[in-house]
Amino acid sequence: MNTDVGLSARLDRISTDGRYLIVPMDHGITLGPVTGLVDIESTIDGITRGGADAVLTHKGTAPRVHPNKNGKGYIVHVNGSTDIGPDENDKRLTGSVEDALRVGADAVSFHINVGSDYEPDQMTQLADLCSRAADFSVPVLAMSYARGPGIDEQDPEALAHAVRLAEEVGADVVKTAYSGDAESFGRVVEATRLPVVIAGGSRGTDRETVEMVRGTMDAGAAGVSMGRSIFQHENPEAITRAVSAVIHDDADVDTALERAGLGIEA
Ligand SMILES: CC(=O)[C@@H](O)[C@H](O)C[C@H](N)C(=O)O
Ligand SMILES: O=CC(=O)COP(=O)(O)O
Repeated sequence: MNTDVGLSARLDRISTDGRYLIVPMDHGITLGPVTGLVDIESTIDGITRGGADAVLTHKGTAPRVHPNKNGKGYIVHVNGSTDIGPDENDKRLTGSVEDALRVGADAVSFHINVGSDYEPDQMTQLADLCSRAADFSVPVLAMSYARGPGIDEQDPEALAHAVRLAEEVGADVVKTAYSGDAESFGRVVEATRLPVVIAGGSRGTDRETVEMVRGTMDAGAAGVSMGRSIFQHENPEAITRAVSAVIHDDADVDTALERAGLGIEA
């Protein structure tokens, strides 16, 4: 049992009954002001009305988050890189636990590319972040990807290694890529006692998005930290509603799409 009341209270602010529907919008550093992030205010309003438990941004956008998040949770991401810089895998620190607390966050998150040239530095930084966050009972979401030369980013064994690393250094929740099917992702989930959530990757059809979420939950995962599939949707509130139906109400794919008013043929 978790006896850290502060940690439990903050985890409850970014989840519902242990299930997580987080929408990360840290891509403004990675990709720039892409669709859905220019008017981030209305995107955040829509996805939090649609059932997101928490949104995630870098600290600088905090003033645009709070007035629009409808009382939901807030996570501050503390490292980044751009897709036009020398190496996107080389994420550098952009903030601290103290920065996150100053701007009203309930949790912090950090991206590590396990298998990249930058893994040693990122692992040390993540371990230090976990120690500092523990001083304040602040949860750490580790975005632990298998990325680097010669690495298959969806290989279940590599993903299992990545999620286990996150537990070993002290994270509270771990996000990784989906391996593509529920059976293989079950092996990733079994590799750690942490709640596991998936990234969505680049946007697919509505059905592909919801099927991925269904497979993730069938594998025993705790939810999603899904960005582009949600915030680049023409109706972020509707797609969030569909994803929420699977995560929070255990809906099947057709029911989730219908309940959200999205075509089941999509
Ligand atoms: C844009 C991507 O490929 C994403 O998977 C990012 O790497 C996710 C990440 N947190 C980021 O935006 O840096
Ligand atoms: O921070 C980024 C993520 O957590 C994943 O974003 P995606 O757009 O769903 O891959």
